[in-house]
Amino acid sequence: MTASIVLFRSMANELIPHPVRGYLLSTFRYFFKPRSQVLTLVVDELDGILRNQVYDAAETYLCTKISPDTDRLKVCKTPKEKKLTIKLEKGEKIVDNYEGVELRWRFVCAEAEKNNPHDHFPSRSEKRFFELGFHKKHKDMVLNSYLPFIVDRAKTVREEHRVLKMHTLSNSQSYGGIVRYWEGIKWDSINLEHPSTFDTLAMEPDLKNAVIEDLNRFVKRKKFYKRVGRAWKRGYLLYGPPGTGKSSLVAAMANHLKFDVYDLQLANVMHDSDLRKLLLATGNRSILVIEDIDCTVDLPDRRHGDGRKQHDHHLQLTLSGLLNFIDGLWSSCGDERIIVFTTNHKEKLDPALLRPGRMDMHIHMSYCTFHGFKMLASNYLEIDGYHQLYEEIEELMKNTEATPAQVAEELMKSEDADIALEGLVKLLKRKNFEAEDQVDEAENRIVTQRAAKRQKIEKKPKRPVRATRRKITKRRY
Ligand SMILES: Nc1ncnc2c1ncn2[C@@H]1O[C@H](COP(=O)(O)OP(=O)(O)OP(=O)(O)O)[C@@H](O)[C@H]1O
Ligand SMILES: [Mg+2]
Repeated sequence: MTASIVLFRSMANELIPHPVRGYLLSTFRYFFKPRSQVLTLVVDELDGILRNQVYDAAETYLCTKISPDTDRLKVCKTPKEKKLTIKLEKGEKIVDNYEGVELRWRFVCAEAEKNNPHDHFPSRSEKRFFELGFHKKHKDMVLNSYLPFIVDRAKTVREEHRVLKMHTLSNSQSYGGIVRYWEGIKWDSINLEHPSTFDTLAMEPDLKNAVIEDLNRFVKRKKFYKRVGRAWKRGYLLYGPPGTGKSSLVAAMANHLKFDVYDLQLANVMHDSDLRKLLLATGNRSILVIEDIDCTVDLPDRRHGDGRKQHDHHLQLTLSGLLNFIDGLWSSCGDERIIVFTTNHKEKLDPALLRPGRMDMHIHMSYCTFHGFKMLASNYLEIDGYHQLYEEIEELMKNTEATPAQVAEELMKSEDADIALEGLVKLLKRKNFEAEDQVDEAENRIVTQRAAKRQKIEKKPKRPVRATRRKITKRRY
């Protein structure tokens, strides 16, 4: 029998052509192989020339699922990143559980096929992909629910690890041989590491909650803005005396939303055309800040703008140009934009800026209240409950205008709560006296002015001529 099989095999090898043999064998195997219950999805790194979003999401997501059984991991960090990035090493496996279903991931690095005409990265020598294995009956759940969940989750993780950027204006030049080209004004970025958050900001709790709710509602309402045909942007006007936390609030907003900040110093921008270019170069999910709008630059407003423009050819920046551009084209070119104007003098602002609908929320940053002080004390001195000086401070604060910046400065002077709070009491008392002195002075001034007026009137010679004239006129009547 063995001899017959060997003879039959060699005859078959001789007589049946190679491709036909392969086909027969695979059909034979197909019918007799035990049926596998496992479906494997292959998630390639690239989709044509574009990156595969599912691959990137899986890479980020799986880093959060590393189990103690994992043997090998890759670690990297670029200078601008705050944290280490952990990635899977070749061949590593991870088991995930989603809604009670077991999902087996494997990271594969295979050698790329050489001379592949469809390969757009010929220098890349390896092909990377994930294999996701699970029971066939869960195919729909994985495609419709699990993979979209991973894409969403990865987005959130990336947002958490994102390094915020602060963009400021710079004049750029480039060299072409010996010649220097003027490229104009453009954005330069550095990492935004402002530690201010809503937790550290001393503000009235109602106002603070209103701002946080407004921001949260804004980022959630993409569909709403689309439905009502409005650009997805929101404007805030922060006003109040210096040192009341306007810039800190902007930083807190950026940290809360994980938005980049663009600090637009209008004094450095000369023309409307430059301004347009700069605004169009801002990214999505960002806050555009224009600080001290009342005094950064003497913007010719609508009332006398055109007249000034004719005289001064250098200054071709107008407030109406800025506002129209922000309301119109700029906001239609991007998503999730926030614009913040800050000012110390709301009353000096151009009415165009204050008209309803232009700035969605006007936020008044006021002097430090007792509530604000308690917050600063708990942050700076870690006083959580009560302190014997609180009553005195509360009383003093009712009549004193101290900014949170001044209070914070006092609280920083000593680590000892008693010493720091005594310093604050002194400051508040001093301010109180100064205020009283000022009131007294003002009152004195008024009294002396009145007295002087009275004296003047008394000293004035009587005017008989006029009197007679009046008499005469009277008589005439
Ligand atoms: N409301 C606040 N809560 C906590 N800290 C504050 C607050 N206001 C001011 N500070 C402290 O004072 C410093 C200065 O505040 P900030 O620069 O935010 O004031 P500002 O209102 O922007 O002033 P300006 O009008 O001069 O620009 C901040 O670094 C912060 O430490
Ligand atoms: Mg400021």
